[in-house]
Parts: sequence; C-alpha cells; structure tokens
Amino acid sequence: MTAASVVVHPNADVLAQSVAARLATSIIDAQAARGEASIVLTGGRIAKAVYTALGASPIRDAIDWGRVDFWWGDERFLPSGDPERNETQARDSLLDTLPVDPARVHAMPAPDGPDGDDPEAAAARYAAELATAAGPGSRTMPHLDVVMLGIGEDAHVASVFPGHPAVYESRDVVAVRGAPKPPSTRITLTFGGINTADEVWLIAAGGGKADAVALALSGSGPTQTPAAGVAGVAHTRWLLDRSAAVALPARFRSPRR
Ligand SMILES: O=C1O[C@H](COP(=O)(O)O)[C@@H](O)[C@H](O)[C@H]1O
Repeated sequence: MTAASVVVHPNADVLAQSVAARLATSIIDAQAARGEASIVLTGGRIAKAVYTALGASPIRDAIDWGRVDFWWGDERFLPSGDPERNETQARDSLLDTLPVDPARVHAMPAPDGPDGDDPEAAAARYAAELATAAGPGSRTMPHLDVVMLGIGEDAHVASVFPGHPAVYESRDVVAVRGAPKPPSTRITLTFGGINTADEVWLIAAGGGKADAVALALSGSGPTQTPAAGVAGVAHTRWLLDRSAAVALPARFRSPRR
C-alpha cells in the first residue's frame, strides 16, 4: 500500500472546488495517457457539492466527456430516479449537464431493473459488467483512475459499514442488507474492488467526520473503521476541510492548519 497524503482546505466550499479541479485534471491526464478515463463516483453531501462545482467550472470544457467511464462505489437499492439514489444525485448535479456517452454511465442496478428486488443478483450483475469492462483475462475489475469516497460519521466508506459482512468479503461487489444508515439495502464495491484503483480519494467535510478521519489515520483496523481499509495503488488522498481535520494525528498536521 502507498503512503497517504492529507490536504486540508479552509471550508467545505473550497474543498468542493478543489476536488472538482483535481478530478478534472485527473480525467484530462488519464485521457492524455490512455485515451480515456474511468472514474468511480460516490454519494453524500460533499460529493454533490463537488459535482455541482465541476459542472459550473469552465474546466469542464477541457474534457472529452464521451471518453469517460463513470462507475459507482455504492448505491442505495432504491427505484430508478429516487432522489436518494447516488445515481440520481450525480445525474442531477453533473452528468445530465454533460455530453457523456450513456453507454459509459454504469449505474448500479435498481429494484425496478432486470433482477427486480434481488440485491444479490443486482450486485452480481454489476460485478459482471465490471469484469466485461476489464476485458479478457483473469482481471475482474477494469482500470480505474480514481475512486472517490465520502466517509460516514461511523467511518463507513461506500456502503462498507463497521462490522458488517462486507468488510470480510473477497468478492469485488456485494449486496448489503441491514445497513445502519437508511436505506438498509444497498450495493457496494468492497475493499478488494476499491483498492484496484490508481488513486483513492477520501473526501470529508464537517466536524461530524472528524473522529472517523482521525481513527482511520491512527492505525485503527478496517473491520471497525472501514475508511482505514481503502488505498489506491499509486496514491491515497485524504481531502478534508478544516472541521473534518480537527482531530488529525500530529504527523498529518502542518504548521499552517
Ligand atoms: O450513504 C452514504 O453515505 C456516505 C457519506 O454521506 P455524507 O452525506 O455523510 O457525506 C456516502 O459516501 C455513500 O456513498 C453513501 O451511500
């Protein structure tokens, strides 16, 4: 695993603008290097602010949106179009404003989808879609440039919750039942799926996230602190606002923070 870097921003608005600019640059760099980019989206409040910031930024015009694959790190297993779905949030705040290729927008299945109200079958379908994108060979995950993750107050990432079966999973994608945060049924990438990405970004704003961030960066184990269980192959970035960073371990604090 790579070393983690921590960047602290003055407030949530600046954090969102900064992550949006970083995401745009990462997509531009990936397209320059490989001809395409592959990004894993997340849900939650700071993610919505990032998508809104990117959609409003002139940098968006530097990207060939038709050559970006969008995946999701987790989804709330709710009907298509439900405002609580992470997909709906990303579409409303960003994707619907961009000339994306619909075939490259890989939403996780909904209960009104081909598998009906069967989240295990829906998770298996998503795993198969990822494996197809990975191409021939033994890989089960496609190349992922960036996985973005929010962090819960309980230190969950994607829909991997403390002590839940997903923390022990060897499959890349699983269904989650009985999640402590509504809705109780979800689909999620696991540590194994997430940790194939070049870069993993953990994005947190607000004092409610401070203890979770501090625990994850203090050597707490991933079973009880899932945010401690994710890392990018090339880089792991903690992108925080000042409130989420108040309890950072001393070695991650800079004199200016
Ligand atoms: O339920 C979820 O929560 C987390 C964090 O959301 P936030 O609003 O507290 O920032 C999110 O990252 C995850 O994707 C989502 O499904």
